[in-house]
Amino acid sequence: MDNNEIWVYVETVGSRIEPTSLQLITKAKAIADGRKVVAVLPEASTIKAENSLQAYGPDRVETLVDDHFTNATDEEIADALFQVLDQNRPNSLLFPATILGRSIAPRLQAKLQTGLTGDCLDIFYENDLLVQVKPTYGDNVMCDIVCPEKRPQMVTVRPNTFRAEKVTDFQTKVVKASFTFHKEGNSQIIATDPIINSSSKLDDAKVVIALGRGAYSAKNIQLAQDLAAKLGGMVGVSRPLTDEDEFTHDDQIGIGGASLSADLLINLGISGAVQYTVGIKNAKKIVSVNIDKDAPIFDESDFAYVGDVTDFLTALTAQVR
Ligand SMILES: Cc1cc2nc3c(=O)[nH]c(=O)nc-3n(C[C@H](O)[C@H](O)[C@H](O)COP(=O)(O)OP(=O)(O)OC[C@H]3O[C@@H](n4cnc5c(N)ncnc54)[C@H](O)[C@@H]3O)c2cc1C
Repeated sequence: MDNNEIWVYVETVGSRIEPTSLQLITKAKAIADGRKVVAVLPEASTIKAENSLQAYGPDRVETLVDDHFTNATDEEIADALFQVLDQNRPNSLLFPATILGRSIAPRLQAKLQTGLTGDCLDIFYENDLLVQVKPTYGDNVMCDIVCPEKRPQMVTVRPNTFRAEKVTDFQTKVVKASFTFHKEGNSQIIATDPIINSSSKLDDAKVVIALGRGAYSAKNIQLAQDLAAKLGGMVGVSRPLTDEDEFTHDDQIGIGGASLSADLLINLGISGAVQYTVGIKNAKKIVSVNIDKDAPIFDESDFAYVGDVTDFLTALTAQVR
């Protein structure tokens, strides 16, 4: 059976819903144009994540309930999803491009014999086709990919590409999907150890002070760290600064680094190359400082200061207690 629904895979970590899944539900609703949005949720019987999911307004939640999901392998989750997806064959299926999403999506794609575009930065519909937008040619151009013949049209989408929004008038139906959990023989989960690295913290930081090539000096780094500490935020950098001793790839913002969701972002000495700005489009208030009044970063900013980074940082740090 083919249907016209948009399904979103919901990833959970214990009882917490991985935020990208919620962002994808909001995006799916925004592009749905009459299609139903369905959240598909494998979970152990004690979790009940469907209760928190409803606030984001999917039309339906399909729960796959089995206590094996507490320690299920990626293969086992893909197998369970395949049973449900193969019965329904929705128009589209969206996955978060998390470590788990990137592992399950291609396994499921192979079982469903359809197409999959990984790491999209935008999606929209042209009639029934899901246009899947992602960077290519060394990340220098964006390309549109479509999958005209097979269903579902599958994508993974990078975390924080879209913003999750709760709705007030939801009427979500919760149904239990029918499937059988199959143990897969090749691998077994012995323990889980959450990965903690600074780039995922940068993704979620409420305040980010971002340094670019025009701000690179020991004095500016110190001032930025002081300001970040006062504001309860973090320091991030554009790509060129990851070549310097003080920073690593974990500190990078942009297409190859963090996608920010900060309430406040201050860009210091950053020109505004597209590979950088794709990582900041979900920041809520953007202040940028550049000596060049025509710097492209100002097109992405709510507030502009045309002048020197050190002068700006010194003055602002003195004002913030
Ligand atoms: C495949 C690929 C992937 C990439 N991925 C990323 C990525 O993930 N993230 C990323 O950031 N880049 C990425 N890049 C690099 C990107 O194209 C830009 O080169 C980079 O973002 C530029 O960094 P910048 O703005 O710090 O430096 P510049 O472009 O050199 O800009 C420096 C700015 O500082 C200003 N300035 C100079 N002195 C001062 C001063 N005293 N006070 C105020 N302003 C001053 C200048 O006017 C200028 O606008 C990628 C490139 C490629 C090809």
